[in-house]
Amino acid sequence: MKAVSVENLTKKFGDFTAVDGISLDIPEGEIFGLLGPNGAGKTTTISMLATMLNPTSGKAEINGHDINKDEEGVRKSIGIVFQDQSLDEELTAWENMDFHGRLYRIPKKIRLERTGELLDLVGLEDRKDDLVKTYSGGMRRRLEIARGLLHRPKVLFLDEPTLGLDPQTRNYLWDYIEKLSREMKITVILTTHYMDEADRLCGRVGIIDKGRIVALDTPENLKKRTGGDVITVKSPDYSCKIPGLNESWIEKVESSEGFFSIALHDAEEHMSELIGILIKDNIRITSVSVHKPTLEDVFLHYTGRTIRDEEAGTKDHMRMAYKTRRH
Ligand SMILES: Nc1ncnc2c1ncn2[C@@H]1O[C@H](COP(=O)(O)OP(=O)(O)OP(=O)(O)O)[C@@H](O)[C@H]1O
Repeated sequence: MKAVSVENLTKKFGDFTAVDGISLDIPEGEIFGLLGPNGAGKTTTISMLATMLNPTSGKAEINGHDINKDEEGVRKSIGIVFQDQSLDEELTAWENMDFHGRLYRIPKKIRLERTGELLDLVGLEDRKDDLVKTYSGGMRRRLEIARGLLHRPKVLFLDEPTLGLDPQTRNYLWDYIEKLSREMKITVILTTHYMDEADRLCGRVGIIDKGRIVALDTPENLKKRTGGDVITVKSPDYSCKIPGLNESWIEKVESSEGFFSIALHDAEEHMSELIGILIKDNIRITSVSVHKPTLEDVFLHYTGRTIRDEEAGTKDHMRMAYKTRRH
């Protein structure tokens, strides 16, 4: 069954089109990643799907509920963890969960049961009675996710779930997100600036640029489609011709100051044959390295830009500074 179905979804702000006719289907239980440069339209798309923003045109259904006609149905079906924290720092984790459960009018017995289960799922059971202000950034994020799941949503929106967290905490969070998609069959839609995050977590990714989806597939297929592997051979003989490099599996050979770059598919499979050819043609080898295409390469291919860590870093910094000022 489709958890999310989007048809020609469009949002204009005055003359400016922020989201430009997006269509996509997401099956139940998938972790779907929405990637795109700053201002590409990710947050606007999610906000429309979460009924926080009215579309200018187009349709979408979440868990069978139409976002234009059945806001209530949609809201009951979704959990949202957005970038800005909304936890009450002066309450404990348990109290934050309980408050949220009351808002959703979840009966007491079920509320208590689920709160225990979810705090356990995100590894906060033993800290449940501590005030949130004593929590680390990663613990807060985990609590926000647990809280977003309290009313058993079918679809969970995670807007940059690991923004500003250290690598180890990001890894923990990825494990939790995978666990809840696997164990609770929740469909997750996440936006991220971190390509490794999308690669590790997402069944499929949609790359969005200037309000349009420019590529949509599994990370594996996107990488395959973008280009093959590149073997770089460092050699003092880089200016020599290599007559043996005319095999059909070799796509391109280039040489520049100090090394050869050999583009091909399935580098590992052909590595020993390739080295054999180089040796036979008397090419001295200083070192060999293999570059497999990454989602970063895919992103560059489709958007003409890189999502550099600095970019995410600057954003982290700005958001963190903003948050600090607000409290
Ligand atoms: N309320 C608004 N009024 C006018 N323009 C808006 C409004 N909200 C968003 N935009 C514009 O729409 C475009 C898409 O913004 P959106 O926040 O969806 O991008 P994003 O992909 O989430 O970017 P980021 O990664 O920086 O969060 C941007 O050019 C933004 O300036």
